[in-house]
This record gives sequence, structure tokens and C-alpha cells, in this order.
Amino acid sequence: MDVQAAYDRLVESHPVTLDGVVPSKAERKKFSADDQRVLYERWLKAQMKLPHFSRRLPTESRVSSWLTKQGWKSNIPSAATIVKVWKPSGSEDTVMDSSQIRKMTRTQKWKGLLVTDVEGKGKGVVATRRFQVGEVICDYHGLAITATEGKDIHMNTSEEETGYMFFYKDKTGRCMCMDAHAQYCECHPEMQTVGRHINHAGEGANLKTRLYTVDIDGEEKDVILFIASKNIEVNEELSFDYGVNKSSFGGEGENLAWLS
Ligand SMILES: C[S@@+](CC[C@H](N)C(=O)[O-])C[C@H]1O[C@@H](n2cnc3c(N)ncnc32)[C@H](O)[C@@H]1O
Repeated sequence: MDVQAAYDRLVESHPVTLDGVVPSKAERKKFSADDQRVLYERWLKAQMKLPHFSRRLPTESRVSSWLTKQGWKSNIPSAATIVKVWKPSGSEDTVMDSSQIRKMTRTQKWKGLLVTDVEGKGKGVVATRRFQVGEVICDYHGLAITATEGKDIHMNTSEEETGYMFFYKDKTGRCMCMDAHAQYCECHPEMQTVGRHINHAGEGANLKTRLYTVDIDGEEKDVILFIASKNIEVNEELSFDYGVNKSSFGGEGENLAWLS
């Protein structure tokens, strides 16, 4: 029997569930003695695709505490194995359902990112760990205002500050602006949020943006997340396509020396 057929039979008698325990070695051997280890890894990977840790690499300590909560008695996978085989999973549409991502959006304690000086660009953000394609990186944190208000601020603030305004259309098609021109926002007056320091790149960009509308304390709020569009290595600079070119802003883009 080939591995896939053995795996299909294994999951028929031992379905992959959120709280399920990996089938024991003896059980796996009943389906394939030679490939019992592959069956173990496939089952575990399938379990990891279920909503836990779906879009952010979990830390070993987080997985350990999750494992402890399951109350399993035997044949418990190690946290290290789970972290090793982890891959982003699940629909991108439901990313903001994750309590972990909601929490990081609120606290701004995104890990694995360093704001640092980047030659010729001012500050920028580099990865301090590897990110896999599909992982949520952080949000573009700011105050959602109308595009008209955004343009007003744009006209009346210095050029350095106007670079921190992200224009977008909300889910109803209304033109909006995520305004991050102030170094410190009202909700995090003691820290500079990381997303506003991500620089522009055209084709070489390794991030894409996606808009979510979430219910926060009974109020609908727009959240713009950065999601890795490529695998990202340690020390790699993060970038996304600002969607601007030299003809942007009614020709004013022509003055932006850094736009190639
Ligand atoms: C959202 S901020 C990005 C972070 C900014 N570099 C900083 O020091 O905080 C946008 C501004 O960064 C600079 N910038 C962005 N992408 C750049 C690039 N590829 N090359 C040079 N400067 C860039 C421009 O001054 C732009 O107005």
C-alpha cells in the first residue's frame, strides 16, 4: 500500500481532530510498518492546519502550554516537533479570528521584527527570524480616517510625515486613510509601532497587505495586515509595494527621489 493510501485508512479510523492524540506507533504500524514515521508527521501536520496557530509561527512555550491544556496522558508530540513541522494554514479570510493575532494587533508586541537604519531609506524593518509565505507579519497601525481628512493632513504636514499615510478603500468602497503620521499614536503613546517603518519596493516586495474589518468592543474597525508574499530570511528587509509611482499624487510623485 502506498503512503497516501495508508494515511487515508489511518485517518478513517483515527480522524484528525483539534484535541486528538497522534495515533500511537503500534496503531500506525498496522497501516504501514515502513512508513509509520511519515504517517506520524502527516497526521501532526494535518492537526496543525486546524485553527490553532494558523498564521503565526507559535513559540515552543506557547505550544507547550497548549499541549498541557489538552490533558493528554500518552503519546504526546513534543512542542519542538510541532514548531518544526508548522506551516501557515487556513483561509486568509479568517486570519483576524485568531485571538493571538487580535492580541498582537492590540498590544503591538509583534515579534521577529527589528526597526533599524537602512542605507538611503531612513529607517526600515528587518526580519530577525525566518517567516514563511502566508505568515502574518504585523499590521499597519494607525488611525482610520477618511481619505479627504488624510489628504488634508497630507497637504499640511511635512514631507517626512506624509510618507506614513496609507490610502485604501474600506469594505463598502469608501476611500479611507490609515494615518500613522504621528510618531506615537494615542493608543501606544510610549512605543513607535513597527508597521509604519516598512519601506516600499516594487517587484522585489516580500509583503502584501490585506484589509480586515473586525469588531473591537462592539465597534467595527479596519485593520490592515502585512502578510508574507514570499519566504523571508533572517536579516532580510521587509517591503511592500506602496502602489505609488512618479505620476502619483497628480504628478507630485515626480518629486519623490526614492521612487525608481
Ligand atoms: C512609511 S515610511 C517608511 C519608513 C521610513 N523609511 C522611516 O524612516 O521611518 C515611508 C517613507 O520612507 C521612505 N522610503 C520608503 N521606501 C523607500 C525606498 N525604497 N527607498 C528610499 N526611501 C524609501 C520615504 O521617505 C517614504 O516617504
